Amino acid sequence: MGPGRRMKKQGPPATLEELGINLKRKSNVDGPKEPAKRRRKAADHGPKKLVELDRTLRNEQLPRSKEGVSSGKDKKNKKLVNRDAQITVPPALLAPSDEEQEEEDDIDAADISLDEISSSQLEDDELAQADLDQEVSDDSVFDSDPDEQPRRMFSDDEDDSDAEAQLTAANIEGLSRKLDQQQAEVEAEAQQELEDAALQTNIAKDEGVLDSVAAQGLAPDLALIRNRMTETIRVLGNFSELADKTKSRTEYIDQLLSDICTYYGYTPYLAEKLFSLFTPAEAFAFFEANETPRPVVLRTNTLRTNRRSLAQALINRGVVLEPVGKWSKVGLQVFEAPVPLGATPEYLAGDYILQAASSFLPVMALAPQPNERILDMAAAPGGKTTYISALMRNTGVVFANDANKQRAKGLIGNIHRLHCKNTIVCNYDAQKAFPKILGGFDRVLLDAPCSGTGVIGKDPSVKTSKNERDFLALPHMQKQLLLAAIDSTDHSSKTGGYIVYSTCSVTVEENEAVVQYVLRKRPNVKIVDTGLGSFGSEGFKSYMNKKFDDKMSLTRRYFPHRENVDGFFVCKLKKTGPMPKNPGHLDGAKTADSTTSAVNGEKGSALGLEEGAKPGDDFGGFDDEEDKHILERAEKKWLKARGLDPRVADRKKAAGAKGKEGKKVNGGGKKKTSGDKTKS
Ligand SMILES: C[S@@+](CC[C@H](N)C(=O)[O-])C[C@H]1O[C@@H](n2cnc3c(N)ncnc32)[C@H](O)[C@@H]1O
Repeated sequence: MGPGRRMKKQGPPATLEELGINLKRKSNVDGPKEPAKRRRKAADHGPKKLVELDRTLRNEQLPRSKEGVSSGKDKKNKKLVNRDAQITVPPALLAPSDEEQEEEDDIDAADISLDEISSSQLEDDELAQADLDQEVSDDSVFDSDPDEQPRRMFSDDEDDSDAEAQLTAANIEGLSRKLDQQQAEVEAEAQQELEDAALQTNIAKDEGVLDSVAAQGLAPDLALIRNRMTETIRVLGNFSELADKTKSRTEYIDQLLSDICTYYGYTPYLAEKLFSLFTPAEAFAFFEANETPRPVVLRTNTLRTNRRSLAQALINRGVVLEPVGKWSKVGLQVFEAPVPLGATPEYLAGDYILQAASSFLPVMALAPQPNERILDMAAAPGGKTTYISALMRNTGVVFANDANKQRAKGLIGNIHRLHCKNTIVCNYDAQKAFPKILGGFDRVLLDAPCSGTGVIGKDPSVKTSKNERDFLALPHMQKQLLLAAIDSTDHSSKTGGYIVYSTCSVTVEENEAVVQYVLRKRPNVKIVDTGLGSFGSEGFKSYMNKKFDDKMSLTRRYFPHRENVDGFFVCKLKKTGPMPKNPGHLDGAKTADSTTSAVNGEKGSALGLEEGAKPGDDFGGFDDEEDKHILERAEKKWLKARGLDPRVADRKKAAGAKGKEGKKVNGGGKKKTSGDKTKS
């Protein structure tokens, strides 16, 4: 993170109003609309932090700030309060919380069951449900409950340390200065946008302009498209009253999808897939959130240090940071860093790792215990492996596997840097290797390879690179890997018997549908609570007329626009009994590639098709013939998109197959001869 770049606090995102959608008023007809960007920017930066400080000091609940940019009077008050904060509330005087006291006690922490921590503490902390319920985040270090003393930022046994007080105050000062600067920038930008807005026409005129622009083949005016999107969403929110009677709902949705593709740059296929997960208004918020990366977060390596000491060291280097939220005891969110965070002495010494906040969650759900035997099936570059190792206090053993040799090297690097000594790195295709080579694990983490639709903010290439083929091939592989994970788990483990499945994708095909599939294949597993409390949303219990297991609500989904973290899915399974006689994935693994064998039409046990499972059920079984056609079609499209002639590829394939056949025939001929001889 470079100087001058500020990140939004981890917590609930801007409201739809802040995103420029008002379901009640038709603002762009009644008068010039306040530019959405202005509201968003303002919501991203200043007011929230100021509100938190204000609440801490006055020990009272503020009214919600509807507008991102508050009135001048408000701003003045907030700034005053902000400055007062530095004077009147020396952080060293604030009382330590029990939680953070606990964090510092490493040995005790190791003794505590993480299941207990996650289920009781996280819930006690009221996690993000409270965050989601109120616009004012209460996970701030400067926040306090009305009945409680204000809390310190990094509490522990050194309450009276002057040095710490100064450091923390310096941090607040840094934050405050940046907020003032930010506010000034937002105001200037808002002024500019108001001037621009005055030039804008209403939506009816916009449509005419957009049509003529399209007709002339010119680049579309994105501001006008944005206006049309917000207007369409408004209409869809109250269709019976607001819709043009000559237009159907489908027409509105088609228009909106087309605008989303133009405005944000998605392929129609992916735009529709993602759009179908939400209401139109929420889909807009999701696409908006994907336009910016999530906050930079680092995880304290508790094998080396504790969060307070690390924070102090980084504050000394001018880094502005604060704890990521109540749900984590090791995460620090970075607001401002004048030094490269991947090259500080603390980084090189292994005191922390830069890690997306959402990727803490699968490990917290896994809740590894000291002295266990754990498998991390797809481990590179090792963010989760090293967290597992830290939670186990370097006891027991973690097998960190990754099929990609190059990535496995990065994994080894991180393991060394972070001083993990209980880890063995292996480089297998997990579909084939487990449990054949190794099994009987107390816990298995499958952080599966996926389409990455949850991390578009970080990798916008996903918008155009993922096609129909990916959304067939990936779930297929994920199902096989998850079956392997289950079969590698020891159901009779005294401390475990758990499997955690996670992806950084938000599509149902890669998440609930995969879990549903393995539930059918393995009656010896059930979905259990992740222990992540109410942070995140429940997994889908149904989707597009497909019904999933009732317990799917115990799985957790995370979204950039809801929790301000990367999109993620976490499911925890408990293995309740031994492996069934004919585990599907193992038979499939006997062939060179179980996915290929499945696509080539080997049904039955190779696919692990359960009796009664209907082939062609996207959310449980496979229809290999259909898959084959779809894969072929998608491949042709893919080749065409790259300017290649699919017919040439077809001819090459046919020639290859002929060659192979020829060899087979020759080889087979020899065998046949000998066979014939024997026969005769
Ligand atoms: C989402 S990434 C894992 C990230 C990792 N868990 C972390 O936290 O740093 C998925 C990984 O799966 C690996 N992978 C893909 N197919 C695999 C397979 N068949 N067996 C094992 N690993 C595989 C990829 O190389 C990739 O590193």
